[in-house]
Amino acid sequence: MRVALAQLDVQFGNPDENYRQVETAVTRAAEQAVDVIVLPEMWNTGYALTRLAAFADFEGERTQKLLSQHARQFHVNLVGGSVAVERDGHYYNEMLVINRQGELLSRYDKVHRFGLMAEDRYITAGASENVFSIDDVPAMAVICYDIRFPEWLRKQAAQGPQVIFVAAEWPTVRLPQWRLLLQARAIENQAFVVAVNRVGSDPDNDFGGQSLVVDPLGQIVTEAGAHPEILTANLDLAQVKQVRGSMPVFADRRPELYS
Ligand SMILES: NC(=O)CCC(=O)C(=O)O
Repeated sequence: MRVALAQLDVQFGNPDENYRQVETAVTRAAEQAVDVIVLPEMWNTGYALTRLAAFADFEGERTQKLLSQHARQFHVNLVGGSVAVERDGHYYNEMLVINRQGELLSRYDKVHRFGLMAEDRYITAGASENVFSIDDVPAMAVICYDIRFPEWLRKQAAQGPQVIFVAAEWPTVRLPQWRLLLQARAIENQAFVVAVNRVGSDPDNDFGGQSLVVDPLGQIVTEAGAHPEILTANLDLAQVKQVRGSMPVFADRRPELYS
């Protein structure tokens, strides 16, 4: 599986510019013959949470239309990061996963709201899992702060995903934790982690990128810098089988003690 991580400079409260930027990034990434393109968190509005009434994507329609069109045009799978969506009078931090045919594979609302960035005041939390298959490869995806909850990822990883996708807006100040948390999630779940962060700034935070791919042993396969870029990597999925075969962590679990 060849993946592209679209590390973008999300423009605060400027959906039109952000949709344009995503179109360009997907087009550029698709030129590199990838199977999956991954986008960052809240890429339509950034964390302009006080202006969601004006800027959130109503029922995710604009986002789904754009991503589906591009998925079909370039015959590529899209893990659509996340966008601010309005539905039933509530706002969600929502991910859409679209296959090469432009069909919606999965819709996921961020489960753990990040109080330090005021999500608890403006965003409604999701409660559903996000496990799907991309080109018959079992996969799952979570959003940013969700990675601090290993029990949430484990519950889904126990269903067999070989790749864990992560979409984030993770501030520079905590990037050392970002890297360690992602390496830990990869090791404990014996899966690849493909994690996309944004770059640039908003009124409250700087974002330092460092999007990265981690292998099932926790080794960093590739890592971006602090500027916009399209980072690509080949995931050798045979490695997942090999690692799980040599140390059967999932079979050795004692869920009766801790579930
Ligand atoms: N957007 C987020 O969920 C940020 C999470 C974060 O920064 C953290 O330290 O956790």
